[in-house]
Amino acid sequence: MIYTCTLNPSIDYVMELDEVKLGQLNRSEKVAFYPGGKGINVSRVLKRLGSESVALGYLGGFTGEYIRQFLDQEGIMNRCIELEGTTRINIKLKANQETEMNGTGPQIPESEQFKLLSQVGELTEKDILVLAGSLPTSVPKDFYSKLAEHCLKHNIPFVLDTSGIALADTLRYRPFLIKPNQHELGELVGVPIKTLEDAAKYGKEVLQRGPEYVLVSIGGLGAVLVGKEITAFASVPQGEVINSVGAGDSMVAGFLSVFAKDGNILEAFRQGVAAGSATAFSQDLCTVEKVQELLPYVEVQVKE
Ligand SMILES: Nc1ncnc2c1ncn2[C@@H]1O[C@H](COP(=O)(O)OP(=O)(O)O)[C@@H](O)[C@H]1O
Ligand SMILES: O=P(O)(O)OC[C@H]1O[C@](O)(COP(=O)(O)O)[C@@H](O)[C@@H]1O
Repeated sequence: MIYTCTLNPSIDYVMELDEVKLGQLNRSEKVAFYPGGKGINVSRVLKRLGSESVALGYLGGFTGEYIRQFLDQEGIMNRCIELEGTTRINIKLKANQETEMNGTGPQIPESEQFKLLSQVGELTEKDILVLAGSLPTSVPKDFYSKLAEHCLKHNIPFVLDTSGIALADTLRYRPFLIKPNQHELGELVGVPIKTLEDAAKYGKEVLQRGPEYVLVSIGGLGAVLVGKEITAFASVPQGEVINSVGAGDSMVAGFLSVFAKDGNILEAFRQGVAAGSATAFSQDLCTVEKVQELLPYVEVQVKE
């Protein structure tokens, strides 16, 4: 079974405006809200692509209840732990460019941290764990490392999709896959990543720090997958970007849904890119139809 873990889920409140004027009243005539948070998005896209998963993490308050109901409606298994605090609402402003404002999230008491550690303690090597998103400020900085250490000890493959110190410090527990975007990879290696070639070069460097595969996305420029014995480049389909929030998460889900079925890394890469673009070209997350429509437009080239 695939387990996704979102320590800090959100409701994503998307507002469209012609222009954002700071310090003034702005009115939007087009708003929408969706459940969000990286692991939650991965679970939602997996379901759409025909793969089951269990959502782990924390939910609380009226926003948490909304996400619970949404997951139930979509038939996604949910073992998220109930918190007293209120799950955050992240603001996504869509004007001439996309601006995101992500909140810090509710307090997670130590007792609830232990509960999650014990849930992960039940996983076996037949499972896959996806650790995705930022660490809430109330959990120790090595929280992902603790979960990852358990995975390494028990041969549980895990995917890590986070940034900053949480990413850098957890690499040594050998995640099966990490999916930095160009900025996250740049921060990790201390060099700005501008091209696919940069991504391949520095992605290879990061392999020395522990992960088995590094999947780097560079928005509309393309994506790169590197492993010990593979370097592959993918083109992305052309289209109108409607809402790129969740594109990276959809990429992880697209990748995993193929990999978990037959272990084909290159096909997983191709579907990951198609799913990312399908979400970027949609209002909410991608549908399976949209992913299938885009698959033929993703060209994967393996570099010897
Ligand atoms: N402008 C775009 N055109 C086509 N596909 C895109 C575009 N922006 C994002 N995507 C798709 O979404 C994936 C992830 O996007 P990216 O913005 O790099 O990641 P993140 O959402 O993690 O920041 C890309 O690899 C691509 O498949
Ligand atoms: O945990 P973080 O880093 O604050 O990110 C949470 C945000 O990222 C998202 O999961 C989207 O992530 P991507 O655009 O990278 O796929 C949103 O749903 C959510 O608001």
